[in-house]
Amino acid sequence: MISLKNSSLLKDQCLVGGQWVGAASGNTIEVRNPADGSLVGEVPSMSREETERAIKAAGESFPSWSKLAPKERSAILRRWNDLIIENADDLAVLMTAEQGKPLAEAKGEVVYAASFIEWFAEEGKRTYGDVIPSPQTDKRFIVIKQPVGICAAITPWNFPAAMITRKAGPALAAGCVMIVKPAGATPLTALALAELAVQAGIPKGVFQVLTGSSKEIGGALTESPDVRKLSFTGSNEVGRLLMAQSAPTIKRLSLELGGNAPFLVFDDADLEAAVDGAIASKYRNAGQTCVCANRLLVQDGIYDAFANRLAQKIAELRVGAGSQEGVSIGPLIDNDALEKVEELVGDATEKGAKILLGGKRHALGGQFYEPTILTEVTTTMRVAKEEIFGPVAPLFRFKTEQEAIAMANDTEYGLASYFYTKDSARVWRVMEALEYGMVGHNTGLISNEVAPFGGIKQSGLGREGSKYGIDEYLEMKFMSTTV
Ligand SMILES: NC(=O)c1ccc[n+]([C@@H]2O[C@H](COP(=O)([O-])OP(=O)(O)OC[C@H]3O[C@@H](n4cnc5c(N)ncnc54)[C@H](O)[C@@H]3O)[C@@H](O)[C@H]2O)c1
Ligand SMILES: O=C[C@H](O)CS(=O)(=O)O
Repeated sequence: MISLKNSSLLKDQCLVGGQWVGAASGNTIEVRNPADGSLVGEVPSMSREETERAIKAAGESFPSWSKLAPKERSAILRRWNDLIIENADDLAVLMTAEQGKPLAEAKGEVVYAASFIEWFAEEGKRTYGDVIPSPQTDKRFIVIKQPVGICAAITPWNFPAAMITRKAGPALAAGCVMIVKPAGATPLTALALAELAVQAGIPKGVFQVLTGSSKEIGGALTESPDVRKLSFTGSNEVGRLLMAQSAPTIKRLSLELGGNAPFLVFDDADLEAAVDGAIASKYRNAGQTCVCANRLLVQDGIYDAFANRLAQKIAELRVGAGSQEGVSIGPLIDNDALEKVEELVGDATEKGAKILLGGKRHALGGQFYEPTILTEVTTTMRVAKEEIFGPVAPLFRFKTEQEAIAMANDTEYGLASYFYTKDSARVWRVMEALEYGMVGHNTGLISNEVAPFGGIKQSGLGREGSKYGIDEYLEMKFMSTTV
């Protein structure tokens, strides 16, 4: 078991209606460390019954929370932000233990997660409406914005803190209340955030976290007409299912789904910068992020130099348990993820790809996989179409800018994209031609709380973060009055 400085953060119960409770069934779910399979903790295996209790408690808390002055909600959220930062070391230890990412990355995620609370504590004070000049002299037109109401959030395992606060921050700042169902693999970080929410003074029923059966909890949340919004981050398969389940009650939806990010390197790119950007984008969280470079499209003239320099630098990356000093690449989240990566590498090599580096399970065994570079990859291979979600960099060749754009856009996804060039005219042509919600030029890292995060095509609906993110939790009301 792990040891924390603040022992109150290691929870084995869920926060429902302001109470820390177990499952009605008494059943629990084990949380195990992906680095060595050791037991990290146990959480309740909750179901419909507890979810319905949480929806009721949310409904009871919404009137008073939504009627607080925005400045009062802001002060409480600011305290939550401050407590998350004060407890960042413990939260990072907890995250690494249940998710596997290196401790430094986990600490970075905790700070990133807190930034959404800090940002929306301020944005909640600026939910401005409109006064519209009326076409009739005896009428006055105004528009106000009001909170959506009871919101549900279902979140993934790869960013156990940030994917929660990126939803709860704007929701609570807007005056909504939220029920969170975290991923089964990483519930402890979510429950620790709930503990800090209580300590910050977030009233009972305003922020609740339920762990347990995804189908049962998700089913109760999507079927309830009282839940007016669902914000989901996860796979396209589950996103489509939840969208369909939400249709009968016409819920507001935010969907942050999968990606297949192209990473274009033109002949005129700064080679070192492009290699460093590729590593930052591709190998963060062992490649388990939705915005990872999934396809590296490299122009013919720079291809060999880029591939060799990339291999030199990746060979220096250390693989191991995220809790170990100096480790850059932790384990994959589970055995299914490991087998999926193996399948994709096998498919590529069977169809002619070459292994420049890695290409197999790491000698450490377990869920560790070698950082890998595939060359001479073609669009006939599964890695061209599927999200790899592992430390594998497939290198494709292109000759012209037009060919690069066509290859980059040849996917159902449209989340993140990246390109390296020093040609200023090309910057505008490529940025405008890429069919993605987000584009990075001469950088491999774009995510930030002040910028709109989200995708087009089948990568989702809506935006999180930025001045736009709070609109996902507001309803617009028009009033015409006769004077
Ligand atoms: N766009 C983004 O911001 C973003 C961020 C992180 C992850 N992702 C995507 O998420 C995927 C990886 O995360 P994952 O494995 O946790 O995804 P997942 O879809 O398997 O699970 C996401 C969440 O949905 C829950 N869930 C699963 N089946 C459900 C059901 N039938 N009803 C209700 N809830 C259900 C899971 O328990 C988890 O909490 C990747 O595709 C990745 O690209 C996207
Ligand atoms: O998996 C994708 C998340 O959104 C991670 S981040 O926002 O890019 O850090």
